[in-house]
Amino acid sequence: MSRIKEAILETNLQGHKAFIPYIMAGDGGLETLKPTILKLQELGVTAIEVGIPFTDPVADGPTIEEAGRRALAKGTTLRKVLETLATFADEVAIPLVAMTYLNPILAYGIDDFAKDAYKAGIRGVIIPDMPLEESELVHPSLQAAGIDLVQLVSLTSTPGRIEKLTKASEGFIYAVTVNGITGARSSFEGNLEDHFKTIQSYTDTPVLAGFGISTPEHVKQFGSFTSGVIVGSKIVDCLTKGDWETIENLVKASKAVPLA
Ligand SMILES: O=P(O)(O)OC[C@@H](O)[C@@H](O)c1c[nH]c2ccccc12
Repeated sequence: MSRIKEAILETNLQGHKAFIPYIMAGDGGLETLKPTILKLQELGVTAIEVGIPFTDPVADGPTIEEAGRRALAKGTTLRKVLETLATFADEVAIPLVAMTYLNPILAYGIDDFAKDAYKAGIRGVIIPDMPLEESELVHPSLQAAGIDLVQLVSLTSTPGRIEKLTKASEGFIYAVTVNGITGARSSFEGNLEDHFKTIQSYTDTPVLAGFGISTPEHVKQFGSFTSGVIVGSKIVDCLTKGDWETIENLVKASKAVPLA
């Protein structure tokens, strides 16, 4: 079974919701990557989404975009991120998910990327600017290396499209909670519970909610009808401030959601 799916199901079996924090690799310098990942692991997160900074991050809101700019200014590249991760991969028991746009992967070479990413502890990738129709470009190499290709399902996808994306997604389904870009929000619109339940009805791969989730209440709200949550901008913001207490409270909220 997929290592990521397994980690999420294990978390759920323990009576908790999955919690996946997003971090921007190289923000604060690549030397912060190891202590940050090890500390998050210690807090009991299910997996970690590791962002690769990119010059044209079309899906990213201001917090992630700024973090990416800081990381690029420090000379962070995909190659350096994978090399750094590989130096402490034996200390990381939880799976890592790389969030990268397509260009850095193509520039690296797809096969080499897949092999080096696996050695770095990466067990899944999210490529937000790659449509499902193009995924054969990277899927065979990823599959050969043992890396999941996670699909994003947006609120505006048509029912037929939702079914297709859901069935294609590996590891988990990244179900987006809002129309638009990443970033902390105070509230959400519409009947999301039905939307998420429809997505889950097509598959036994866990559905996780992401985008805008930034408080313990949000974690509980979305956790009540999904297998877990992804929190990005809020985590990036807390890491910049060194505010680990808020991060800990977000993780704790995922362990306080009664299983549906
Ligand atoms: O920042 P938010 O609103 O908490 O959302 C998570 C998000 O940042 C992270 O998963 C992510 C960062 N960049 C992305 C690009 C596309 C999809 C997802 C992402």
